[in-house]
Amino acid sequence: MSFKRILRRQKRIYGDEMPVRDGTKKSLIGAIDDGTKTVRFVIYEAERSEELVSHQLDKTEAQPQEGWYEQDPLEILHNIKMCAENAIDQLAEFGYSKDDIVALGITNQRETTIAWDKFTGEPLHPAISWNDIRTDSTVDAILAKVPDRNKNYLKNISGLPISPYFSALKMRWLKDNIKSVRRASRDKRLLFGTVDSWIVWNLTGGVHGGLHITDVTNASRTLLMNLETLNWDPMLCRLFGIHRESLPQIRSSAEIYGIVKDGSILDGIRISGILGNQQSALVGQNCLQAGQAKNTYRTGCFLLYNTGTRHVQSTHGLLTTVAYKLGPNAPAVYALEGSIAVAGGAMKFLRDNLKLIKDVTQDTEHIAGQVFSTGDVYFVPALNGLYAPYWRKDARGIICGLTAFTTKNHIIRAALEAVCFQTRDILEAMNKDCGMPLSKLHVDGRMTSNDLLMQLQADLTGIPVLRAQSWDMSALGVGVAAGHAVGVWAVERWRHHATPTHTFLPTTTDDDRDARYTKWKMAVQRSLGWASTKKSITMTGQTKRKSSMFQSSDTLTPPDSRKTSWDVDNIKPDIDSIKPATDEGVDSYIEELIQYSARKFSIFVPLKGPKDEHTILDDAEYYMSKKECDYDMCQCCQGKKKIQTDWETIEEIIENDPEIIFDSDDNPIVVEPVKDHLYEPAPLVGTSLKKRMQLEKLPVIFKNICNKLTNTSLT
Ligand SMILES: Nc1ncnc2c1ncn2[C@@H]1O[C@H](COP(=O)(O)OP(=O)(O)O)[C@@H](O)[C@H]1O
Ligand SMILES: O=P(O)(O)OC[C@H](O)CO
Repeated sequence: MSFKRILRRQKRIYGDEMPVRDGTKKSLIGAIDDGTKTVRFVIYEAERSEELVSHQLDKTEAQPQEGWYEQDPLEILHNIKMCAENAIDQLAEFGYSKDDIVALGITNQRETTIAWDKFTGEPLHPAISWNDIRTDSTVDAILAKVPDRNKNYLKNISGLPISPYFSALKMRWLKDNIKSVRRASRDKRLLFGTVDSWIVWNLTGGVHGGLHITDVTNASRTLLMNLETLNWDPMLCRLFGIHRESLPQIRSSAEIYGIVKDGSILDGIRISGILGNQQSALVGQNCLQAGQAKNTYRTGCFLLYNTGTRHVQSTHGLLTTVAYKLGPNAPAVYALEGSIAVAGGAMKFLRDNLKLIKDVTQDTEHIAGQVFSTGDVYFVPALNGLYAPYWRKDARGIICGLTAFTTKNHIIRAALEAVCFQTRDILEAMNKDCGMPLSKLHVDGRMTSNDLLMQLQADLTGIPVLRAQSWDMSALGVGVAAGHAVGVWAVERWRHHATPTHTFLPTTTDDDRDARYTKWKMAVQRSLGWASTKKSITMTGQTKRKSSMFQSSDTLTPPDSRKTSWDVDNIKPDIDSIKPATDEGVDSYIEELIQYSARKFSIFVPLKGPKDEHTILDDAEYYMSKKECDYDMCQCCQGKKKIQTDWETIEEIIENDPEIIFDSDDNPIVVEPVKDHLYEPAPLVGTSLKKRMQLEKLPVIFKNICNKLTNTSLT
């Protein structure tokens, strides 16, 4: 008899005073699972891999511009509370109450970045989602600072390539483009965090002493954490211009961090587990031994391979990431990760944009199953560029191989196959890095309920695919971590607990699947470089910006992803023909030019003079104040410098190419290369900077534009 039927029968007998299912009450663990598109709250009986109760809500995702994805941080908190209340209400049916929940874990979409005010608790901008590519030009600005524009230049330290995907780029973008963020930074009110930090800070009291923390797995996705020290890396913070005091403290993935104190139904429960959702699925799938791997299919798709306590550097486009650290004194365990940006997201694209399906769960498998093949159609869903192993932000989606015979059935099937081919791309890279092909693939995530997808995955990779009993291994993983920290869910025992699975075996020949894979690679080639072709403003539609979920009146015109290809010296726009700021297109063009000129020449123009010492900007402070000592960079620290690597090259680059600097009115100011200032006696303040203006270095075009805008001669 099924568990649900037993429950129904018990309910008839016992009424509201339900006994627990096997007579003895177990400790309960709550898990918050904040994904890109959904929030869930799940409650487990400790040491069981089955969920007891859960509730889920969809999230709103705004797309104010092409390539921009935003979420409302307050909605995330609201939905968590709603889900928790609903799930806790259901506990009575099982003979439990809220008081039986002994610990809470949090698993979350990674990299998504939030900036908020420490004193008011207000988010300063919508959360910038992990898959948002607005930071394209920020990436280019950073790449311009590193030798050979090598996107893998920081991999030895952080495990990650320089890509719009990671939080440091989003933080930098927020500081460069959002006045309120810059002001908060200047006034030391700014807090940055990934979604876990935002949730924990709010749950533990917010402005009344909320904890500003994150765990190693989330921190390892920022591009600011050093994989060796498991702490914020001074050089990386410096390169991206992010103050350490605005970043959360990095903690292990399983320890008692604090108690919920937000007046919600969760009040009083200990928070004792935090894991990024893909790492959490690795724990949930019980892949706790080096050599074990899992693939999670949700909005994106992420294959993680446990490499034990060694952090292995990929030479084939994979990331090195922290898999978990189950306690403050436990060793950190690392993983190689193959990240796929668009998996389930492609199904939503077919539903919402192309309107080929109405309901993802019901239609996808059914419609794709009506044809026996894709009819040689290939769909590369590079909607926001391609992640591993390509890391090409200039790739864009293509559907190719269309004939007069093609129907929507073929396209939907091709979208499913795309998920499988992308997984094969990752497996190929992983095999090359590890030298040992994976002999089976453990899978989870909501998409894995699609049997056709699972069979295609086995057929297109040639290895058995083992589906987890429950699709949400992320919530389970952090449940285990949280239970482990409070001593009710032993990881050691969990390690031997085999997760039941359904197995899909390959039915194709090697030749068959290799031929198909070759065609896929051809399709990928055709998707590359698409976004580097210049588009006109009318084509981008950026002049007519759709409203964002925040009224961000202080957002500067978004930087254009193509700007690094401009040679500003050779740009000779007809300044006189530039109309006043009523025309948004022209206005944004001027702003872009100013921003670009500023970046290229490291020279910043005071539209109004700096006011006083206090007007000095965060970035100026960052480079010139005594905080330099924290980074072993200033003269007094030179002798004691510990880091003996080729970082010196980066230091030089940074010193000669500061980020944009603004005064208190958010006007860019003029500085010489920072290198000259670094060794000046302190204090170096606005007045010194002003004296050192070298306007003759300004390109003519830049001066002309500023004259036009301010009606003030700069020379
Ligand atoms: N049966 C299915 N077949 C194909 N795709 C599915 C199916 N069910 C769900 N999906 C896709 O899987 C994704 C589910 O994501 P979800 O679990 O809500 O995770 P998250 O919010 O963390 O991204 C969605 O993008 C959806 O389009
Ligand atoms: O929303 P998901 O579940 O696809 O997860 C997003 C990832 O954590 C991004 O790195």
